[in-house]
Amino acid sequence: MSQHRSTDNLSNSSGAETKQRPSKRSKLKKRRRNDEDTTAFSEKHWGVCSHNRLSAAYDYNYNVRQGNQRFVCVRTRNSNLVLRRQTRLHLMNDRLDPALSVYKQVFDEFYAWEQADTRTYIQYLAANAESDDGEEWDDDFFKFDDHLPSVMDEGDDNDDCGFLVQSFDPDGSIRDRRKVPCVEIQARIPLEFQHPLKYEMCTPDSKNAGQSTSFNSDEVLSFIPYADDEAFPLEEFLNPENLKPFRNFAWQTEDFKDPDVDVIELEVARRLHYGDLGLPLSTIDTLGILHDKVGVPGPSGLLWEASQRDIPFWPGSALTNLPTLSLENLPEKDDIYHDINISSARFCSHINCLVMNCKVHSHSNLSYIDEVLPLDVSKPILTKAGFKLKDGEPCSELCFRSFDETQDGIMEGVHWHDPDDVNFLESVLKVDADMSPCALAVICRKPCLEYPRTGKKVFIYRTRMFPDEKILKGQIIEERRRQPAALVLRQAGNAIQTWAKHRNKCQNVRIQRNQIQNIKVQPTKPAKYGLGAFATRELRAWTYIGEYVGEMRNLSSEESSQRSNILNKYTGLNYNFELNLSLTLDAARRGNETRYLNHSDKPNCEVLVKNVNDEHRIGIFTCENVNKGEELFLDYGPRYWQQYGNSAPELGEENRQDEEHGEDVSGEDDLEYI
Ligand SMILES: C[S@@+](CC[C@H](N)C(=O)[O-])C[C@H]1O[C@@H](n2cnc3c(N)ncnc32)[C@H](O)[C@@H]1O
Repeated sequence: MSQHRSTDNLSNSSGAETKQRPSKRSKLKKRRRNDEDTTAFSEKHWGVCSHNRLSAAYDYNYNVRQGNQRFVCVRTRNSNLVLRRQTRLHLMNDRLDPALSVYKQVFDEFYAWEQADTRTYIQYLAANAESDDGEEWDDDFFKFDDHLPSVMDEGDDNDDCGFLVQSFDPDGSIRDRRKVPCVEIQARIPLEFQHPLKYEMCTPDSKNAGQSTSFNSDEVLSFIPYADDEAFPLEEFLNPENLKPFRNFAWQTEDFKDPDVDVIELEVARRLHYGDLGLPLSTIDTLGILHDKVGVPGPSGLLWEASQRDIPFWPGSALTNLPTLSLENLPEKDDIYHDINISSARFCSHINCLVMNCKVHSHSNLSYIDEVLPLDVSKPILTKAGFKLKDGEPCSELCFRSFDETQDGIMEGVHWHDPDDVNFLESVLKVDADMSPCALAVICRKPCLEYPRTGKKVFIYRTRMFPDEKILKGQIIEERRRQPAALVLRQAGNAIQTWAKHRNKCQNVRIQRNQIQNIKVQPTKPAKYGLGAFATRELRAWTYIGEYVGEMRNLSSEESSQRSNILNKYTGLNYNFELNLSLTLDAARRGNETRYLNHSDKPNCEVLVKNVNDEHRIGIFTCENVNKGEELFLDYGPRYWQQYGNSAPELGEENRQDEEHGEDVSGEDDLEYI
């Protein structure tokens, strides 16, 4: 296997002029005049720069300030990632330098390990492959040059082997241009190995998804599909007629965050905290050398991000035998308002959808979905008297409703001494400024008015925060903007319960439950067009098979359909299913077993498009009795064959006859769909 394609800047490959963020040129020029030393951006991975040397990176960060500050730049050789943090020299010089050394050490360790690890894996793969006759391969057969130069001479004529890697200054000029050789491995393919269908692969999914970011942006390309196949029409894919070419790879964009950064910085934080320096997490944050805060509680920051993904185990993270840093290292912080906004953003904003992180309604082309706005800060409308009248009689002498302002008490105890208590009360009042003091007392675990001399009375605190004069001056509650879905859903709780009670009677429930039944995927016989779906038992007419799911694409999006058609033509497989006038479901990259139903003009299955909770979804049903082992077919319709440039269908009655009596599909040769 050898790599032939060059991965230089995409706009170069498309012939367009290369340019990156040409703004702030004049400032940069001025700075460059002073900038004698450019070694900070040399081939080394690491550089610590004074602010003069920051010029080349300046354009990446608009918050850069000068003066009594210094900037730290970390640049990886493999991407354009530039991290830098500003720090006040006079405040933390004594801690900054040792902390930076730790960062440098971890950084170097990580990349040394990563390269060695990748190399070992490649060797391992080759070494474990067997030759045709079952013998271990000759060592000579596997060519792997351990002593390849890390950078090839640019004048080297051997264009076929290697990548051209360019990095750019912010004004678009080329800063660095070099060839990096590729590693060539020869591997034999065992004779019995059957080449899979052309790059047949599909991510299993049980529900529709908004289109992945793979090809849906005219700006950015996540990866080059079929990059190792010269037969793939790459130029056409990158620059389809009448469409804009991609500008960049996803990892060349400014907001791309290299996933290695979290891994490195987690280890840096661990060593800074538990190592010799013993820095508290909050101090690490003030040093400003990490990309993300490490000491912030709540669902954000480095530790939280790390808890949401698998962090690879690498030797550096086990070297020092220090305890592991985790979310448990963080102080708890109660902020109800913040928590609601964070979790609401994860709820689908579609009122009928109860799915967290829903992929369907986040589809940007669905115009009926609004952006999820943060909860409005609640405005008070109740005066002190309004409170007292609101919920009936005083419960006791010490009830806030008995409270008389003319007597003692009002002036005392308004100040709470614990700032956490105050913050928490305030965050609750941001959600509901007119919450009854009884409820506040329960939530905040403070008395509403009882124990007058303890000074922790939520009623008094609230009325101090929002004095009557403010409310009487006409602080009228504004019409709420859109509420976060979580709240709307709670309010809609009754409706949901009613729905739940009747759900067994609902016609759409089988689609909602999303079960795939009674089919098995295996090669068709004769194997004319790849895989097909076969009945695993006898099925009566109108048995539900499953829901056809895939990525939703807007039919009017010329961009993505044109690119998608190029891929379909190349693979010879087309998984588009038109859902309605505006959307198509494409199961090419994600889907379930139903994507394998082939076409026949005498089909034994039919589709019913159902409106399920305000969405069109495709249910597949048998339309006649089907024998066990019989292949299941749909009629794709004439538009399918005309529209997507497919060749004419090959299958008609003929193949159905072959399967008429069915056969056992439980044999060992069956392909399981995973
Ligand atoms: C939805 S896929 C069906 C599953 C496909 N056989 C597989 O292995 O993934 C549709 C593709 O299958 C092939 N196909 C299905 N029915 C066919 C037929 N009757 N004649 C020719 N090709 C067919 C075509 O390549 C078509 O683009």
